[in-house]
Parts: sequence; structure tokens; C-alpha cells
Amino acid sequence: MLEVSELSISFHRLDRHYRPIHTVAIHKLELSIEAGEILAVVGSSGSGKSLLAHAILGILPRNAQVTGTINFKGEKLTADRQQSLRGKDIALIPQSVQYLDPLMRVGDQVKQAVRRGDPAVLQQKAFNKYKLSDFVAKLFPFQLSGGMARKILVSTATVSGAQLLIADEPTPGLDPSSMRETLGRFKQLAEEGCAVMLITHDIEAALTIADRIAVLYAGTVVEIASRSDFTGDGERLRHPYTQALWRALPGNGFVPLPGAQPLPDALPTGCVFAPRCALATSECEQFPPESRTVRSGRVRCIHSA
Ligand SMILES: Nc1ncnc2c1ncn2[C@@H]1O[C@H](COP(=O)(O)OP(=O)(O)OP(=O)(O)O)[C@@H](O)[C@H]1O
Ligand code: NI
Repeated sequence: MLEVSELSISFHRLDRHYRPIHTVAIHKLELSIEAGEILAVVGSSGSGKSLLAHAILGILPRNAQVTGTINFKGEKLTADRQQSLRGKDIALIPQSVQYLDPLMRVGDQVKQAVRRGDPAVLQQKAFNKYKLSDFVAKLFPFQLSGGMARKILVSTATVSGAQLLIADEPTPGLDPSSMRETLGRFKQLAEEGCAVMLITHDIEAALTIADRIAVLYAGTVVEIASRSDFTGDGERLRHPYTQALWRALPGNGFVPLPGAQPLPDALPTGCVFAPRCALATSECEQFPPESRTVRSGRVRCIHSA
């Protein structure tokens, strides 16, 4: 359904002395999602998750420079195609609740997204799932709590009947039962044939529903693993960063990873993870590793076997 290859996104801006700075926010990113599949994109803040979502939707800021290709249903996603598919075949649950239309009652916003079936019935169903009353449907976005607004965003995207759903951090602010409801809704959409990209920094939540997990670090996909690779001590994982993420979980030892992700205007010349990596050699510091297939997953690390 979706194939992203060699996607790079950079920005030109001026520093406070008006000297040009070139920041590479996403570098040679590759991933794909099949119909009926849930791919989680996991990465810490600033790793490029939202930019990836916005690149697929065609809503990047004007100063972004984009190279590489994005195919949707086997055909290149051009700006024109993105515009005609947006909100229809490709739906986004945006990270910020600011994306709601401030001037429209929220029930109407959900109804308006329906393309097949009875809008009123589908809106009602979506609201029932979250136990939102008819009263809420009549409210404007500013009258909602953060959690309610998020439920409206999820409802709007999920009634649209899209073939590709991109959910950018859809669960913060949701109570545990609403969170389960939301993830369950994605699972159901995937069972109906929708391709789902679940963007999150919460690897545990991702593992409850995702078929595969793409790990993003400093704008690069360092690994694509299947859910079953996340087990034991992480010995089936291919990249040291993915292993570190796994081992940092409370149930797996809570082992912290020292250091911080590099910023896009100060990326290392070689492997982006080398400065924090216990396996790093001089070769790692010299050249960015190519993406390879290892044990039917993908990895960017020369040490992985
Ligand atoms: N318009 C822009 N101009 C310059 N740099 C930008 C712009 N938008 C994003 N960036 C940079 O690109 C990087 C990736 O941003 P992005 O919003 O995709 O991160 P993210 O993974 O979604 O983070 P979060 O988890 O906090 O939402 C950041 O370092 C950010 O500073
Ligand atoms: Ni984001």
C-alpha cells in the first residue's frame, strides 16, 4: 500500500549571524506498509516521526527540501495526488489537537469525514465507542478537554474509510480504557484491510498491536523488526539502539542508555548512533552504514548479523 524509499528532508535556515545552516531532519528513510498491516514507527522526540507523516500527506512546511520517492498503491505520490487523497484514502490523526476546525461543532466534523455509509450513524457509532454523549457532538473544539479532543481526532480519521491511516501519537492524554479502545480500533481497521502507521514513542503500546516496528533515530530508520523479535533480552533484535530501547523498559531491566540523540544540524559523519554505541569502531565513525536485510528484518549497522 505504502512504500517510502530514500526519503530525505532537510531545511535551510539562517543562524543568528545570518549564516546559512543546513539541517538534515530525515536521511534516506525507507519503509513500507502492506494492506491489513500495522507498522509502528517508534522514536524519541525530534527523531523525525511527524515530518515523515507530513511528507506522506504532503503538508510539510514550504522551506522543507524533499528528495526520494513515496508510492501509494504502486503509484508515485505527487503533490496533486496527495491533495486529492488527503482526508479520503489517506487519513491523518495529527499529533496536535489544534488541527480541529475551531468553528465547527465536533459532531459535524466527524460526520463530514464520512464518505461511505450514513454520516449520522457512523458518527454516533464512533462516539458510542468512546462513551461520548450526544451533548459532546454539539460542542466546539475549545469546549473540549484534551482527551476528548483526541477522541474526536481519532473518530474523524477512523470514519473516513481511508486505505492508509497515519496516527501521529494518538494516545497521550487518554485514560487506559480509551487507549485500549483506540488501539483496538486500529487493529479492527487493519483487519478490514487498512494499512496503519502508528507513530509513537511508547514502544510497549506499539508492541500490543503492531505487526512490525520501524525504529527511527536522528532521522534514520535504524531497524525494521517484527513484533516477535522483541523478546527475552533482545537477542533477536538487530540494532544496538533497538536493544537499548527494549532493555530500558521497566519489565526488561530498566537499563538506561547514556547520552542523547544528535541534533539535525550536528549529525555525526558516520553512523548516527556511533557516539552512544558500545560496538562502535573507527569504520562506524567514518561512513553511515547502508541498510541491509538481516534475518528478514532491516538494519543499518555493520556489526549486525
Ligand atoms: N520547519 C522546520 N524547520 C527546521 N527544522 C524542523 C522543522 N520541522 C521540524 N524540524 C526538525 O526536524 C526534527 C524532527 O522533527 P519531528 O517533528 O518530525 O520530530 P518527532 O519525532 O515528531 O518528535 P516528537 O516526538 O517530539 O513529536 C526536529 O529536530 C525538528 O527540530
Ligand atoms: Ni511528532
